[in-house]
Amino acid sequence: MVMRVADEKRRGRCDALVACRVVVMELLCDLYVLFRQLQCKLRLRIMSSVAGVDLWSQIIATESEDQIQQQQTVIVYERKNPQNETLTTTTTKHVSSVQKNRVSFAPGKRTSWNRSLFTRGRTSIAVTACDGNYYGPEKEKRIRKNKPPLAREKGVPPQNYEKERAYFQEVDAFELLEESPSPRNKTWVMGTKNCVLPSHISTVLRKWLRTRSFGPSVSLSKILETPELSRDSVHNAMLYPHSQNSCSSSFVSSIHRIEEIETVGEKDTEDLGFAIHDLLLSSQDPALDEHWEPVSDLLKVCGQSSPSTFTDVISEYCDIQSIAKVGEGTYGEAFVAGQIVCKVVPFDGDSLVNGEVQKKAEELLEEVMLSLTLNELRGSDTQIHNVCPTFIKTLSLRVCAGAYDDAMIRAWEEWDKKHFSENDNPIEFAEKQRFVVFVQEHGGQDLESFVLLNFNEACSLLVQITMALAVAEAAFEFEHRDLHWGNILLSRKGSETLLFILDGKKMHVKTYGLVASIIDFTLSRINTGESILFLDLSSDPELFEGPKRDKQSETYRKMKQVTEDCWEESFPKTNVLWLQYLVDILLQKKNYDRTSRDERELRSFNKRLNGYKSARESVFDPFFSDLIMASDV
Ligand SMILES: Nc1ncnc2c1ncn2[C@@H]1O[C@H](COP(=O)(O)OP(=O)(O)OP(=O)(O)O)[C@@H](O)[C@H]1O
Repeated sequence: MVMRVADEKRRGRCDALVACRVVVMELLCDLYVLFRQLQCKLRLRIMSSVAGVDLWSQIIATESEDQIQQQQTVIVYERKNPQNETLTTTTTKHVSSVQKNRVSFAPGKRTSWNRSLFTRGRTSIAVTACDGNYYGPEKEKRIRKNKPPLAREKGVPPQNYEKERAYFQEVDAFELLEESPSPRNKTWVMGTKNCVLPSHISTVLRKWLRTRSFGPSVSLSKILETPELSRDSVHNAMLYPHSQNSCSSSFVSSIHRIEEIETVGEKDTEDLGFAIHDLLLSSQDPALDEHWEPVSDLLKVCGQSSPSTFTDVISEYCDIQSIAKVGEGTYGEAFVAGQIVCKVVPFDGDSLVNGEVQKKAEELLEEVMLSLTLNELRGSDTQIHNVCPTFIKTLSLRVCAGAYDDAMIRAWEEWDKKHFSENDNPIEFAEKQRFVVFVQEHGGQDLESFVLLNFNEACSLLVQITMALAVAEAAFEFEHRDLHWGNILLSRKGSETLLFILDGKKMHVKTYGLVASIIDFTLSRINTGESILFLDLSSDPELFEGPKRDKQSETYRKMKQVTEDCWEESFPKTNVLWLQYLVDILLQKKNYDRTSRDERELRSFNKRLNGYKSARESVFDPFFSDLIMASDV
């Protein structure tokens, strides 16, 4: 009996001890959690002061937003130089392919620094959350710029240790970044990295179709290029299974419906609109989000269900035997076909082109969207307050597949004999190679090789480029960011003046018989109204390493200073930098009839440009007072 009592007492003491130990352990656990949270907060505060944003609040806010909306919005914390270290805390299925930085180590024929944007990564932001909800640029800016409200009632540490573990992993990840060498400037950024989704593409498509289908003189079959669909579909079906997906087939059936309407002579715009609406609905099918195929979107925007052949495309504009090469870029080969120019850019292939990794379909899709957006400045129903004729007009866009035509190879080789091409002979392309063909108006000769006659022509060139940049700034926060003398084309045409509309104000600009066109939007930044398209130049340090005192390389370096290497934001000053570059070129690199007084005028204009923050401001400089004649709309 005594032993049993003693036993029970001992067991009781043991139980009490175990209970005590459990309580102590729990307390220690809680204390540890609190300690890690404090540590976490402290680090985030330090980082916030560097980044200029309240990261802790943003984590809390993101968490609460996640709980409420269950959205898959992506938060990315990264260094401005992502080729070294990029930490993505959350990712979605679409982000990676657009964000890839591709570096070519293969020796290529092209070695000049200024043409070697090797590590590309055009980034599309503020496009849409992955659930299909659209975040416009306004919202995107708000997320990035403003501190989210501090989450209230969040003081008590959550008991969910899994969540805690996630926080600590995040903190530990920051620790890594914090301990890496400090960036010189403010190079920490936080932004939502979203993905280009069909809803976005369909809006572009909607605009594109609208301008094409309701244009004054274009017949419907021409607009939608229906013969192409049937002609190519059989031939290419084997090579391009994507073109047979549900989206494409519904696109084709919608096109057929439009064809039917035309055939029976019912040119009722309501029916037409209805058919196009069907077409757009099919492209907004949420099921597509999961299997997003940039190639099929490219095809869609180009009005095709499958790729064409070069022969088909070029024969639309001229006898293919008469084709001639007119110029070349790092990726593009430009051919003149009759009255127009076809810029041919390979994509998605495994082989290197001119020593470079080929562009991806999504990159081409963005370049296509940039071109289409700038087309709107030629006076579409959406852009009546800002109009200009200076950005090269894109007449059509086509996806092609297969080898170069023999006539194109011949044209390429003839040009090579005269100009010593820096590019590889396109005969080397694989049979399955894909291309995008930008069918553009012929812009003439580039400024580098064009012979200017007199000071009036130089002034006209300056005023046209300044006006164009100002109009595009006003309409789309556009910055060209690469306006060297190879990207300005010139031709002599009859018109004495050109009409520009800037912020609703009509302006007639004197041409002195010269018409300028701006090409090559590879480095450009634009806000299309739905997304901000830009190229993250921080991933291409080589671009800023050009020779000292070279005007072009100095301009890239000045742009870097202005942007602080943050290329997604709007910095219209970069346009002013390129205007200053142009003035320098006109003073130092071009010969034409001019007096010393003309040169003084140019130099003082250049000085005044220092004080302007945008091309829009520069337009009102006294240098242009005799060149621009304003009138009310
Ligand atoms: N619409 C056009 N009209 C006349 N010539 C053109 C046209 N488009 C392009 N070219 C010629 O082709 C050349 C290459 O074009 P572009 O600069 O657009 O190609 P790219 O491959 O994008 O160049 P980059 O190397 O800068 O990436 C131009 O310098 C110009 O000589």
